[in-house]
Amino acid sequence: MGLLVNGQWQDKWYDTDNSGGQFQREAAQLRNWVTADGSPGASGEGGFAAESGRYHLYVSLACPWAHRTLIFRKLKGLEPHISVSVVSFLMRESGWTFDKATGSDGDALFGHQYLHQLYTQNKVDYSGRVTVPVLWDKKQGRIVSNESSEIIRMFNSAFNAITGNERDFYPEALANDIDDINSVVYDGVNNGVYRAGFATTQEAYEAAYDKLFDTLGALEERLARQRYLVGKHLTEADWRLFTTLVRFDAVYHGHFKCNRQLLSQYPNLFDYVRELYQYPGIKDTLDFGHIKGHYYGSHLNINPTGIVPKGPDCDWDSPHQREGV
Ligand SMILES: N[C@@H](CCC(=O)N[C@@H](CS)C(=O)NCC(=O)O)C(=O)O
Repeated sequence: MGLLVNGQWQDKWYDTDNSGGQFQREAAQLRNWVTADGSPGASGEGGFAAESGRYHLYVSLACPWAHRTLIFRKLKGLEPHISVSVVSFLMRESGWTFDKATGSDGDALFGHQYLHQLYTQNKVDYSGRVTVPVLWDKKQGRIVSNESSEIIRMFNSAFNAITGNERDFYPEALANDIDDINSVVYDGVNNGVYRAGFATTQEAYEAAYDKLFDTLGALEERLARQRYLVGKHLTEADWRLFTTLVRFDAVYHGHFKCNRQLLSQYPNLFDYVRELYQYPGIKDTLDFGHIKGHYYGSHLNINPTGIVPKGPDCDWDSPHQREGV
């Protein structure tokens, strides 16, 4: 675990000294947008037009943020158009690597050993964390974006003329509702599990834990009344919640000490996550070996032996009852 400082790699854990032991996530810095015609998006520069074969996605199969982008690549029929490299599940002193012995399929574009080399290839004196996912533009030889929430919006609409896939997970009419619930889910759940797991004081951990389980309680009630987070329509908001919840019992409950309840003890949430898991194509985007191997094997300050628990056994394929909600 580490970061780049003026282009130099430093092996450093997150700094929680000045935040009362709270983990504070650094905002992603590379925020350009691919658009249908290359016009500028909501931030950054223009010049990134949607084209088949032009973009390459770097992901970890362990990471819930990167997982969103793989889900959208799948749902929007982008697999033939956007290539992918998977990093090793282990992220230790050199950060994300392309070590094939631990689950990477290698860096398909440059044969780099470390992901931080891609960041310095993009900007030689880059300072900041080296995170996945990364969307790379092969034509300009630079990073388009390292912000998953924006990459999935690009995938949702920018390539429609190429794929003919018009499925819309962020429809205009629901955009405000989606944004509202995304913010609740991000604070309480997506980032909430990390705030519990990476806290370095008891107070910071308990505050994150309480907020997480308050939010899960509210979501459990909401999903008793409606099939999806914003009603009848399956949207981006559901996929963003899914990638955290599907990892919950395997890693966050144990490794991040989010152990008031298991996901499988929430009838509605568990049923809902099973429905999403069973959605065509989605299980292909999941690898529990990478997920468990990453969390338990990478954060040796939390789990010094690096031992990966064998359980839990979960039957994700057991039938759900969500049609009736
Ligand atoms: N805002 C980013 C967050 C991505 C992120 O934090 N990814 C984690 C993996 S789950 C990472 O690469 N962490 C490395 C680090 O923080 O040094 C996004 O959503 O794309």
